[in-house]
Amino acid sequence: MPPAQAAGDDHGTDGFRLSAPGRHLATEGVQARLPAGATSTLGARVGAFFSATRSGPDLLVGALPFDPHHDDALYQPLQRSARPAGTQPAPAGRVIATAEQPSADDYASAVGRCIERLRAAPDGAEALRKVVLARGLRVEADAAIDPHALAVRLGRDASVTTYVVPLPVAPGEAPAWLVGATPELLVSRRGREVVSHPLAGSARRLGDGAADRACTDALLASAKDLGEHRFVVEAILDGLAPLCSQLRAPPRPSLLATETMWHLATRITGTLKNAETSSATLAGLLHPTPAVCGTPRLPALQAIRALEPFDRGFYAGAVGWTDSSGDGDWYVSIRCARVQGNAMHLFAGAGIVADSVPALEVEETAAKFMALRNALGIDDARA
Ligand SMILES: C=C(O[C@@H]1C=C(C(=O)O)C=C[C@H]1O)C(=O)O
Repeated sequence: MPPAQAAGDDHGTDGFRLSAPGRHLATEGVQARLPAGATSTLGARVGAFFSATRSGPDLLVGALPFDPHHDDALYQPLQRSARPAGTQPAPAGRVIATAEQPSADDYASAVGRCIERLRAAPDGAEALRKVVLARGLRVEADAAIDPHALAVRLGRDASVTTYVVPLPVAPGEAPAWLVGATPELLVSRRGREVVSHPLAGSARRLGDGAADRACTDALLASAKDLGEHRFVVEAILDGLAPLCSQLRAPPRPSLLATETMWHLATRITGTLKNAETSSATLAGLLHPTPAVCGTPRLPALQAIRALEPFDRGFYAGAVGWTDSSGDGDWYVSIRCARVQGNAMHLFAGAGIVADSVPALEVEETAAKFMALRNALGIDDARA
């Protein structure tokens, strides 16, 4: 295991924030970086980091990338900081350009090709059952985008956890951040108690009582959405079962509402057999769940690589913190954008199964852009 690196100049150096009503973690600066590695080695690297005697806060913060084979970006901050007081400036100057990547039409055809693959998959445990396909929206402003002001805007929705995480950049590049407002908890650990709150199965929130009731009734009764959801719950239960003496999940999902979306949600709780099992080990084991990747994991990853025309980077990864006791919170990094200078890259994805309909997945991903669009003041083209 290589020693932790000193703070370098190839990362954004400060400004981690993770915030929800009643919970707020903010840090400044970088004391030491966790040697980067693949997601499966996260628990071991975090354990080795904390077993070395070190000064500074008892804390690692940062992000896991979507692709579990790529390097993560975690560090020990210099210090915790207080919640910023008062009002924030606008997050960006004027938005001067937006560009879909891919276009809505190209996304619909990728979904169509994905459905063909799913329908052609043979029966059997290893066959492809679900793939989460994402699309992007590039946004350019006429001034540098302030990630913290954007997060404050996003945090007007009390149902989400907002985050700002400094990301690695190439030497000489401007600092970059992942900024978002996630409704989805990958895993949280306090002592032996573990919670995961996965989502899958979604619809746009319409802001009209009767229409929303019809929409949520349909979501709760949809065999397609319940099936998409079940894959996620089963993967998390399968991952946690060997590590837990007790594991509980309600038999059917319930509804979770953000200001812009409805989701099917299941709150899973467990008690660890071994108090040494850290939140980093749990996050490393569970990520990426079928909520953002698909099932089975490996063929779904291969389908995503073949069908998506961009690298997800830290979108659909996880953001969070852990301390030396192993406690920590890890959220699924969705409803987010990579922010760098005047440019942003927004992402939204949707779970595809054999009976998905491409046009509806275009609509679902359009709806999932809304939280960020609203915060930036960009109209919904319904693209
Ligand atoms: C992939 C995203 O969302 C995920 C996919 C969902 C779905 O397919 O219904 C729901 C919530 C998230 O787990 C995203 O928002 O980009």
